[in-house]
Amino acid sequence: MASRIEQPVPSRKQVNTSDSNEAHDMIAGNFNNMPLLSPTLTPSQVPVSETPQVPPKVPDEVRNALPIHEKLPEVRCMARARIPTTHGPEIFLHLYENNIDNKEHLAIVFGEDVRSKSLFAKRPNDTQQDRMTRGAYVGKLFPGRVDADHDSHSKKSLKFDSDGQLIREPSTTFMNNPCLVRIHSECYTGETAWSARCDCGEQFDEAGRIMGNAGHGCIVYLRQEGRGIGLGEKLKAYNLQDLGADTVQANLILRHPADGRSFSLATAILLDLGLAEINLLTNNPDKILAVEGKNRDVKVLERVPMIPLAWRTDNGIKSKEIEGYLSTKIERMGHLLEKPLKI
Ligand SMILES: Nc1nc2c(ncn2[C@@H]2O[C@H](COP(=O)(O)OP(=O)(O)OP(=O)(O)O)[C@@H](O)[C@H]2O)c(=O)[nH]1
Repeated sequence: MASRIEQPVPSRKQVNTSDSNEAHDMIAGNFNNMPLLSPTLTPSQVPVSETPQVPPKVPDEVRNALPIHEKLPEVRCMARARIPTTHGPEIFLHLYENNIDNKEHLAIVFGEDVRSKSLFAKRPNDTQQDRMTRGAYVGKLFPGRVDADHDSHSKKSLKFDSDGQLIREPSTTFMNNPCLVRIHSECYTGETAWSARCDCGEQFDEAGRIMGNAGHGCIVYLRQEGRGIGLGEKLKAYNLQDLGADTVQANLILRHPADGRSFSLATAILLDLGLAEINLLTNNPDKILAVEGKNRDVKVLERVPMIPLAWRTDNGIKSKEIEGYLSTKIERMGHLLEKPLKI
């Protein structure tokens, strides 16, 4: 992997738009001289005990545009493996490394014929065994298989150019449709700790269900917990929410942007997988712009709305907290969702 790219240290103005700056300053005083590493790593320098019990009013429009980088990060798929799932469809889990952070970002791929350029490219001294072990094989593995590039059971073969780069065959899986994609940010509380404060777990399951039914799709799973602020800060934000703040206010009180995420890694991962035209499952308009990037390297042809289950079925999450969470997404973050009159 290439050496890590030096990240420019953003100025405070670059990181937070003026609206959220004003909100910070209103709440926490003037912090213009505070060193800032990155939106996601900004430590809270205001102890929670010093924040007001009742959150002060912050401007209604506090959306900070998600960063769109000039240059995409470098990504490399390190390993891929088939996973049979408890829900039925098999998935191929791809693990990525990159040159901007040390996190293990993932791509969960439905369908066997989506291939990572970086994983499948021939490497110096690569053996067929090496290729099978890291997951750069066609078809399916079975005991006794010796050739990664040819599957004697399915009769599928891989082709390479003279530089050892994979030649992609037109996909049969998508049947001429763009691939269904969800770009999902990690939510330990919603996906693992059964939280009814947000719909992250439900959205993740729903994306898997839709892709399983369609027979194709890709969930890019980014390790940017709590909209980029990390789990510890998110737990503090929860306490502030219990004290009366909404999700945006809580982030601002903790001196984080309303949304500290970046989607350039998702763009780079999608390109590595050859998914340049996608139908994106999201309600978040900023995410569409961010994943398309400056040069529209990835094109979102269609947006597939993610309507909360409780709004359209008898199932789904029902809690006072989730109502507030979804209202804030609609009213403060511009999400493309229309609340039903009666839930
Ligand atoms: N700071 C903070 N983050 C939260 C809270 N609840 C959920 N999250 C995080 O919000 C993120 C959810 O992002 P996504 O569901 O991928 O995307 P989205 O921007 O909500 O848009 P959709 O694509 O429409 O779902 C995850 O990183 C969660 O950890 C909260 O109360 N505070």
